[in-house]
Amino acid sequence: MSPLLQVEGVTKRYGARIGCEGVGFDLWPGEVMGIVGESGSGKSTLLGCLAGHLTPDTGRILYDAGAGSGAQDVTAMPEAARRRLLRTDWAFVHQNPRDGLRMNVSAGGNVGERLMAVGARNYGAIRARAGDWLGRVEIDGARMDDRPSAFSGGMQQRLQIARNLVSGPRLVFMDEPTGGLDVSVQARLLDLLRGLVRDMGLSAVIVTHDLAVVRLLADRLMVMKSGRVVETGLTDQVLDDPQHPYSQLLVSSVLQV
Ligand SMILES: Nc1ncnc2c1ncn2[C@@H]1O[C@H](COP(=O)(O)OP(=O)(O)OP(=O)(O)O)[C@@H](O)[C@H]1O
Repeated sequence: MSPLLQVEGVTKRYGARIGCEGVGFDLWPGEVMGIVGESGSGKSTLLGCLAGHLTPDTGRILYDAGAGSGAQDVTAMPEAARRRLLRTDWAFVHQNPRDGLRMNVSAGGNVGERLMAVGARNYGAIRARAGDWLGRVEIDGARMDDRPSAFSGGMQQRLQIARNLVSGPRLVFMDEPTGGLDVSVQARLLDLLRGLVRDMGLSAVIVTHDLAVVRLLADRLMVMKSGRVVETGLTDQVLDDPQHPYSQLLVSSVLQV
């Protein structure tokens, strides 16, 4: 088995300011990697580089070395190929559902659109599958023709998740997937996400401030500070016995927000 994603020496600067620096790790099929760190530590910059939203200044991001055609370097990929990956093999769950949904398209349309992007053409089958996925994310099928703007924040986030997962991606990027929601809504969403990640055997990279999110979802953890990875390890190990003083501070709740 080879890693699904091989990240080597990824650095991204904004002028003189460091976004992230020298980040490297392997993500294995079926593995969930959590990235934690205080605000400004470089989590979003790194995720943006991994998902092809940002171009790193240096480094390589190799996707799917196990494929017959060999690994593709995401940083060197033509724009059209990267867009295709983002519509098919990859998915990106934004913190704000508005960034990941089409707000003026019905809930069913939001989910169906992703199916069409991977080649589905039969209207009845697309609608049935979309309805099935609304059910999986606990949205009443009767709301299928409603627009997401008529949904609560938690429902919108569940719809965004359905839209992202319906096409059976292999790799999902998530940026604070439970951020901005009520605590009770967060807990339910987290439970739902955990079930889906497990059932689908998804590989994922999850950025969050919230250590409860990584405790539940992530197999491994990377702790970032000032753009660099200061500690990495199995989630329980890092959370229960952090080695780096910064991770100790983070875990000891001083930095938990
Ligand atoms: N578009 C930008 N232009 C200039 N500097 C930026 C830009 N985006 C991020 N930075 C800087 O890069 C560093 C890392 O920011 P980043 O947003 O990646 O951190 P983060 O850990 O995701 O923070 P948060 O949790 O608040 O989203 C910070 O110093 C930030 O000020």
